[in-house]
Amino acid sequence: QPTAEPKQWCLADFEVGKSLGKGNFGHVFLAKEKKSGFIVALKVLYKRQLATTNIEKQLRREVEIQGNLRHPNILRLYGYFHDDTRVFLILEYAAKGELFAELQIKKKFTEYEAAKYVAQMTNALLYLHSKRVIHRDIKPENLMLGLNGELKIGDFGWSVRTGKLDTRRGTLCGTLDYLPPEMVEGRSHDKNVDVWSLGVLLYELIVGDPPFESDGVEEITYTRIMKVDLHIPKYVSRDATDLITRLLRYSSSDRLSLKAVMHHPFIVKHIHP
Ligand SMILES: Nc1ncnc2c1ncn2[C@@H]1O[C@H](COP(=O)(O)OP(=O)(O)OP(=O)(O)O)[C@@H](O)[C@H]1O
Ligand SMILES: O=C(O)c1cc(-c2cccc(F)c2)nc2ccccc12
Ligand SMILES: [Mg+2]
Repeated sequence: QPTAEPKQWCLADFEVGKSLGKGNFGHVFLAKEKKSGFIVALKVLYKRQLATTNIEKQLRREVEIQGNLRHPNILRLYGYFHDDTRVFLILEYAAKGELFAELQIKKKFTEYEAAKYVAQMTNALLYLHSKRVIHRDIKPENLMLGLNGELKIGDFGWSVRTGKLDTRRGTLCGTLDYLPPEMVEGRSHDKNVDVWSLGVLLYELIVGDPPFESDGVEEITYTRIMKVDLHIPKYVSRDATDLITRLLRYSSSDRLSLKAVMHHPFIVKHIHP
């Protein structure tokens, strides 16, 4: 049985439809693969822009990592191709868009909905870590929703294979809100950075804002993260409060393991009532 060689794709293989949105580097379109009728999201990136911002290496790493992952809660990268000016990523289409958009509309989720998303996230992270991949950029903007509202981790731009612990001060873009103390300080970090981010996500889904936010003043957010300056509102249940405090620990080895998250009362009572 010959191993299926990845097919060489080209733009002519697709009927390109509406724009799904523009990002920092990419413009994403709904597209249909002509022969199969399969619907995908086609992400178009410009080589000139990639070259100047030397993001090319990060993109190749993203493609390499995401291309090899197969999990219901991880956005599939089916393939890629490029022409002389553009790189095209053939991505799974997340029909319900970004979790972030839903959070903005709903302001906050019920603890049941939050538990559902955190359980799916935990399953995806267990899979990722089993492949020795750290995501490092877990935040609502990078979490997409499938047709049945199931969570899909997208955007592996900041993920790395844990083979080597890189302590280089990556130019971290976007908000600090989700970063753990060790990354904020540019210290060495391990897979437990994703566990910290899971705690930030749980807090934000239930409360509506991230725990260390300080309306855009980065220095204050930085200080609050370093001090783990956490204030959990009274309306948050005992179980949710307990889980949040066991995830948002300064020292990465004090954080709950992903396996233990799956068995935590907050998750169990909502997922397997
Ligand atoms: N697989 C997808 N399915 C559906 N919509 C998508 C998909 N990928 C991206 N989008 C939408 O397209 C827009 C742009 O995506 P993109 O990932 O380029 O933006 P970004 O994440 O803000 O930027 P970057 O990834 O460069 O940091 C996003 O707002 C997102 O809603
Ligand atoms: O001209 C190239 O060979 C080229 C290829 C790719 C590329 C090809 C596949 C996957 C991927 F992630 C990136 N990215 C680029 C970015 C800037 C300039 C040139 C290139
Ligand atoms: Mg993105």
